[in-house]
Amino acid sequence: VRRLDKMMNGSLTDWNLSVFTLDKMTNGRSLTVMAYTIFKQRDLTKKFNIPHATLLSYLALVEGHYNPMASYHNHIHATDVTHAVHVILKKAPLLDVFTDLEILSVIFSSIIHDVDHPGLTNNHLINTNSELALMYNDESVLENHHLAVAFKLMQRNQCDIFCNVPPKIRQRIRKMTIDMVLATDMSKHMSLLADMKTMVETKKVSGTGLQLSENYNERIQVLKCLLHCADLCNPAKHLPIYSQWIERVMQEFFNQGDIERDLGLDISPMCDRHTASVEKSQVGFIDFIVQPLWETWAELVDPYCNDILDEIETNRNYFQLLS
Ligand SMILES: CC(=O)CCCOc1nc(Oc2ccc3c(c2)CO[B-]3(O)O)c(Cl)cc1C#N
Ligand SMILES: [Mg+2]
Ligand SMILES: [Zn+2]
Repeated sequence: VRRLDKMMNGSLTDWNLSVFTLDKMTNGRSLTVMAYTIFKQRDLTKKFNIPHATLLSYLALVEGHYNPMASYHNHIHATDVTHAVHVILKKAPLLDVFTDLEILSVIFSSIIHDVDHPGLTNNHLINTNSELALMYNDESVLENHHLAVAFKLMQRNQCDIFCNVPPKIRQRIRKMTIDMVLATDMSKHMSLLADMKTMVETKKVSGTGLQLSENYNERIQVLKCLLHCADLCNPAKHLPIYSQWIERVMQEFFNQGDIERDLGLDISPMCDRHTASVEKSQVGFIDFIVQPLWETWAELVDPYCNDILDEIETNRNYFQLLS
């Protein structure tokens, strides 16, 4: 327990904290421990009058509704993304930018953003006429499901963490959470990146640090990117950690490919265990998605993001050599 205490108080803001170690030390409760600790350290329980027992009940309930059978999209991924959001928010240029309400909303969003993930992609769910695709008319199927489950679980007895928050504020938290989690749908990636680049151009003109106006759309735009960056932070971690995430996501992709092969469907990209090149997939994912996203983030928010950009480049070159 002392080691856990040291980890949670000493290195919670360490970018390369191993959530795998944390999960072992907490007997598979890393999300509850991580989220509760962050709520306490940021004084969110006091600021929003959240009863501790209610917070713990809800966090344990959400953690229990992450899919343990998903090798990547299980509760440890949520722990990882929540931790990443917390660390990114501590970076100097963001320290006084967001309100307590926005901080509460983006941390809450990271906790719930993949809850009850089936370990399959939106396209797969659509192509197999799944119940989820039917429910959500093929539009951001997973992301709509994560949100619906998260808010449904809040109706359970003693699980409404916003029970003491005034209705108008509750509504604003709900709106921001919906906007941010829907923006983790990869089909929105290119438009999100384009909007961020536009913001960079306008901000460059002002030449100051990040100065956000009161405008909701401008503020939520940055919060959506923050969560999206945290969701795609694996390639920005030290190789031993990044490699474990690759192993897990490829297991999930190959499982999906096996189902598609058995159904006689076209096998999704990166999902055919017999032909996929893991190294080439990672080089492509970094070159086309992850590096451009983090590079734009660094331009917009945090010029001191170079250690993250360097890590991504180092990892990319490592897999380039192997591919
Ligand atoms: C080692 C990694 O970096 C794994 C990151 C996930 O691996 C990918 N994810 C991709 O798209 C999503 C990104 C985020 C999410 C999802 C899909 C569904 O839920 B989520 O919010 O976690 C794409 Cl297009 C490629 C890869 C690859 N490799
Ligand atoms: Mg997701
Ligand atoms: Zn995710």
